Amino acid sequence: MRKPKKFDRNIIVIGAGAAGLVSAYISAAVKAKVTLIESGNMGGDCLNTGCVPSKALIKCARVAHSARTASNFGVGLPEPKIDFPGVMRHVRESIQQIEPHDSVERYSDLGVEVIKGYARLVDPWTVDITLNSGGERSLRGRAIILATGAEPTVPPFPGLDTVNYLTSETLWDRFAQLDTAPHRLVLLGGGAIGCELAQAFTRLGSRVTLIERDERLLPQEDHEVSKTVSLALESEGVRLLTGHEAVSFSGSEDRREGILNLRNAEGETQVTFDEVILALGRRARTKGFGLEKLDLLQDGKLPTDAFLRTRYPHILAAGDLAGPFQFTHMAAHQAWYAAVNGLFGDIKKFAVDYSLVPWAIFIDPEVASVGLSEHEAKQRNIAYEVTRYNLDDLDRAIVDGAARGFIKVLTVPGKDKILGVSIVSENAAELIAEFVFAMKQGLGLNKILSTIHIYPTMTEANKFVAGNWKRAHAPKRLLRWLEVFHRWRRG
Ligand SMILES: Cc1cc2nc3c(=O)[nH]c(=O)nc-3n(C[C@H](O)[C@H](O)[C@H](O)COP(=O)(O)OP(=O)(O)OC[C@H]3O[C@@H](n4cnc5c(N)ncnc54)[C@H](O)[C@@H]3O)c2cc1C
Ligand SMILES: NC(=O)c1ccc[n+]([C@@H]2O[C@H](COP(=O)([O-])OP(=O)(O)OC[C@H]3O[C@@H](n4cnc5c(N)ncnc54)[C@H](O)[C@@H]3O)[C@@H](O)[C@H]2O)c1
Repeated sequence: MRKPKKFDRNIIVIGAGAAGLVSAYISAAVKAKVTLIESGNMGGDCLNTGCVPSKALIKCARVAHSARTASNFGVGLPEPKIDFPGVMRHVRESIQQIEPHDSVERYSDLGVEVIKGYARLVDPWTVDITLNSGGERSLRGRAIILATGAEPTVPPFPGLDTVNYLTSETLWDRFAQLDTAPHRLVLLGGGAIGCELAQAFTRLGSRVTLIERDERLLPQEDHEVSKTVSLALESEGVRLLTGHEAVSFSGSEDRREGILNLRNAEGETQVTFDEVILALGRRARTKGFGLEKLDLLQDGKLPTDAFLRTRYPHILAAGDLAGPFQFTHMAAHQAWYAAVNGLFGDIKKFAVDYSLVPWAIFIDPEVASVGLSEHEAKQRNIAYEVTRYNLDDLDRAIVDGAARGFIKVLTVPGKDKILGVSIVSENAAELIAEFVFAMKQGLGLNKILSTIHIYPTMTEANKFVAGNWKRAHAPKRLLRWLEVFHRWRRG
């Protein structure tokens, strides 16, 4: 089909999650005529079934844990009574309070036309929309951004249809019906979702088994991080089965309980559960809206170039659909590139900068990472030095009863240039921001060391790890000379 001569919109955005919302906002801010199409709830995964509900649940679990450990601070409290409907109310109310940030009203005020409906690409420039309110519309866009997100991976395990399995998309509605936290809960997959929910539900009273195929939890993290997380989860009562692969399921006749059959190096084993949550990764949502017909997919995936362009340069993708990182902040980061390249790419285009991608896992203690990890450096044969600081030494961590974890910084040998940072600590996601900023601005550990950090704060840990680096790189000859100099001055 030939490129049309006229278009209804400068840009059409499909999907109002983080990637779509930010793309639409940026397009409107530079005065483009933009339409944003969403078939479900505004805010997508993060607001409705992802970050927001999971972090609200984690907060409730933390409160329960604080009550249980209050005696460490001389405050005797009885075992907390978990009002599970109250927990789920906090989850729901958190979503409701944040909803206005992503609402149709807010985006309309920002100059975005929002259409509630299901979009389909019918040719490279035309999007047909089945309106939620009934009826159809058709729009032609000069550029189109696909921001349709991802969905939980559900492998075809034999017997899966005999159990009422849950995913991050379905668990919130199901658990909103329960009077108590599920009794025997299996979390299948020891990645971000599995670890966060395993700890939260254990704290809320479930007997949790966390199952991971790899030999360690959070296989994408530094080995020491995985080890510390495993110890922390086990110390709270999570039953960990790493090196165990799910094979098949079988459900009881009334579907009230199920059995998960597992395989490990020693043979086969079983776990019985009341509820099972599949947290086995999320795959790009590519089906059912015309990508196949336009031949945009390869092996079911949507290939994009460094500018987020598909095979058709005016059709771009952002967020979980595009990958490779599935984070809300990455969706927002890519959205800028998708919007700018979509609107101005034939004049000037920008390759997405993936050089510095921080992330955090919101367990306790928190895990945060940026840049190169030690195992990655080894795999890629990159020379590095490691400097550590253990949190059990930090005044603020000690008084707060949070004296566990570490900061590990990888630097260029002999230089203070930071290659990567892994933190396991209370508020690790906040602590790492200083390193992300330093790396982005090309500042090394010397600059962090020479910055005043307020006493007593957790952020002093950043300065202390820089101090450890400095001590290890002290100019030894100069110090020997100074020793002689001072002896001479004493007479
Ligand atoms: C349990 C959980 C916890 C998480 N916690 C965090 C966290 O703490 N921090 C973090 O950074 N990330 C977290 N994430 C990941 C984060 O939620 C995603 O990376 C982010 O939401 C991706 O945004 P997106 O815009 O790419 O996709 P989505 O938010 O999935 O948005 C896609 C939207 O497109 C719509 N859509 C799809 N097809 C069509 C169509 N044809 N027509 C119209 N509309 C369509 C969908 O309805 C959806 O609303 C978490 C995820 C989960 C599941
Ligand atoms: N704090 C955050 O930023 C946050 C929180 C939750 C989710 N997320 C995003 O959502 C994405 C999806 O999370 P996720 O936890 O579902 O995926 P994940 O990819 O992080 O983890 C899935 C885990 O399941 C394991 N696995 C796969 N098949 C298995 C099998 N048959 N048996 C046992 N284990 C198996 C994998 O080895 C892997 O460790 C993440 O990649 C992340 O980007 C982010």
